[in-house]
Parts: sequence; structure tokens; C-alpha cells
Amino acid sequence: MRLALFQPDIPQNVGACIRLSACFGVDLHVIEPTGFRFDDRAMKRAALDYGPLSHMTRHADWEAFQTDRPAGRLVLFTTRGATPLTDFVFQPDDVLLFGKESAGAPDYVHAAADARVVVPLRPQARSLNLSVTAGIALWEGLRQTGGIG
Ligand SMILES: C[S@@+](CC[C@H](N)C(=O)[O-])C[C@H]1O[C@@H](n2cnc3c(N)ncnc32)[C@H](O)[C@@H]1O
Repeated sequence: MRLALFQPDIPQNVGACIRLSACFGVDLHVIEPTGFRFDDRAMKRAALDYGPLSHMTRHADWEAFQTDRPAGRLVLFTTRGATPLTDFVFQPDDVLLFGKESAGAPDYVHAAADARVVVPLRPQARSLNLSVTAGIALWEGLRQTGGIG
């Protein structure tokens, strides 16, 4: 299981995903450009001292990610999702991809995905925070594939 963030805008969300990556032992891929300077103090604060425990790869853009990304299905988490998380069956080498905070993932990213998954919400709610979605998705993926504990 791997995490991938498409052009994140908010450093604290990347920091929280660095911490997820460190705590669960999964690689993190960040697809640039990001909406902030990568050495942003807010990101370092959010990651606390988990940075050295996390393995993060930065990709210059979507094309670079497409060339260099790890093998495995690209599983896009999106509010325009098709399969509810409760029905989705993960594979151990899935790459869990999340869109940017301001605009989600563009159509070409939706088109490239092997699967699109939605975390079901109350009808009146629009979306979850990016790093909260990543935590829910990763936990369920690891639980299904025996990666917890
Ligand atoms: C704050 S949301 C983006 C909101 C954006 N305005 C949109 O409509 O897509 C940031 C990312 O978190 C993930 N996300 C948030 N809520 C989700 C949900 N209920 N199901 C699946 N993914 C979700 C998606 O990857 C989304 O691109």
C-alpha cells in the first residue's frame, strides 16, 4: 500500500500524511507543484519528528509520476467516486491517490485511475479533509490486506 498526493495546497496536510506514512510504514509520493514551499515550517511542525521515519518521493509533475510511480493499481479517492469504500476490495500494492484540497483531482487524473472510491458521507456534507480521508483509506486498505500490526 502506498499513499500519493496530487498537487497538495496545504502544508499541514502533507505533514499529517508524512506522519501516517511513518506510523504505518508506507511510502508517500507527492506530485508537484504544491501550493507552498516544501521547506514550509508549518509542514515540518505537522510532521513533528516523524520525517526521518517516513519514506517520501517527490515527483516534479503528473507526467513524472506516471513514468516513475510504483507498480500497482492507481486507486483514486474522490467525491466523484464510483465505488463506496465499504464495497472496495484492496490489493497489497495499491497506490492510494488523493486530489488537491481546493479542486480535487482533474479529469485526466480521474481517467488515469484504475478505480475510483468514495468515502460515503451524509448527503448534506461535501467532502472530508484530505489527510483525514488518507487516514481512513489507508487504515481500511491495510486492515483488508493484513498490513496492520
Ligand atoms: C478537500 S477534498 C477536495 C474537495 C474538492 N472541492 C472536490 O470537490 O473534489 C481533498 C481530497 O480529499 C479526498 N476526499 C475528501 N472527501 C472524500 C470522500 N468523501 N470520498 C473520497 N475522497 C474524498 C479526495 O481525494 C479529494 O480530492
